[in-house]
Amino acid sequence: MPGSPQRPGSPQGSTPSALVTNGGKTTLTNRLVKALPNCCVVHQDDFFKPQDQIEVGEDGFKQWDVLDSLDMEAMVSTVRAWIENPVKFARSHGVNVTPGSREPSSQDTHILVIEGFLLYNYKPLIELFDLRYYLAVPYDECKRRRSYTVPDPPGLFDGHVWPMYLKHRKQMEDSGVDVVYLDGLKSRDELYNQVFEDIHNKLLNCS
Ligand SMILES: Nc1ncnc2c1ncn2[C@@H]1O[C@H](COP(=O)(O)OP(=O)(O)O)[C@@H](O)[C@H]1O
Ligand SMILES: O=C(O)c1ccc[n+]([C@@H]2O[C@H](COP(=O)([O-])O)[C@@H](O)[C@H]2O)c1
Repeated sequence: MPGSPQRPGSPQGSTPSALVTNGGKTTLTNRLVKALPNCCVVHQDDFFKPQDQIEVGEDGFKQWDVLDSLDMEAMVSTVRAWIENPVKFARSHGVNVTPGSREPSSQDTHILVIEGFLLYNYKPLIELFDLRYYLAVPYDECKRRRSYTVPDPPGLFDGHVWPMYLKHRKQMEDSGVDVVYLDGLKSRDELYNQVFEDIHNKLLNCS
């Protein structure tokens, strides 16, 4: 399994979970964040630009599934704020650090889970990860699972969402970025156990 280990000498590890829309990223992330020590989370969905700044393509669809629809600079700044001071970041995001009476220390292991559908196509972000996971489900399952409170306009999935997913996946693979592929057809428990164990082995056992 590729993925880069914790940076030598660093008390921290950052760990994304990813990637196809409705693949189970949020479900997996929520479980990891509850289980891992000193763990914060950044959701890429929080960095979508406002509706009126999203371009309409030649295909007539709002172009949500491209990097331009996201404020990636703000996202990277948020991740950098965590890297600079994970204890401060955790406190300002309401995360309990080092349960017990001991004062939190910068030498404790801190983990940031970064969750999103377009994490590995933006170089300034890619470089910040210690471990990279890529959660994928096949076309039929993805289409079946995709349901939002405001439903997609007719044709959006086939006309924009899935083609952009394939395009970005190819771009990522061509760029040679190391990811651990996760089979999103596995059960929620299987996925959680696989990733939790991997993080434990790579980030926690070696600290
Ligand atoms: N391993 C799984 N097996 C089957 N369904 C799942 C699994 N993980 C998540 N789901 C369901 O798929 C849908 C999308 O999950 P979600 O975690 O919101 O995906 P994402 O954050 O990738 O868009 C939800 O209805 C969720 O309950
Ligand atoms: O339709 C919208 O208003 C809208 C606004 C923001 C995001 N989205 C969708 O959100 C998807 C990414 O989020 P996720 O959690 O499903 O991976 C992406 O496929 C977009 O099409 C859709």
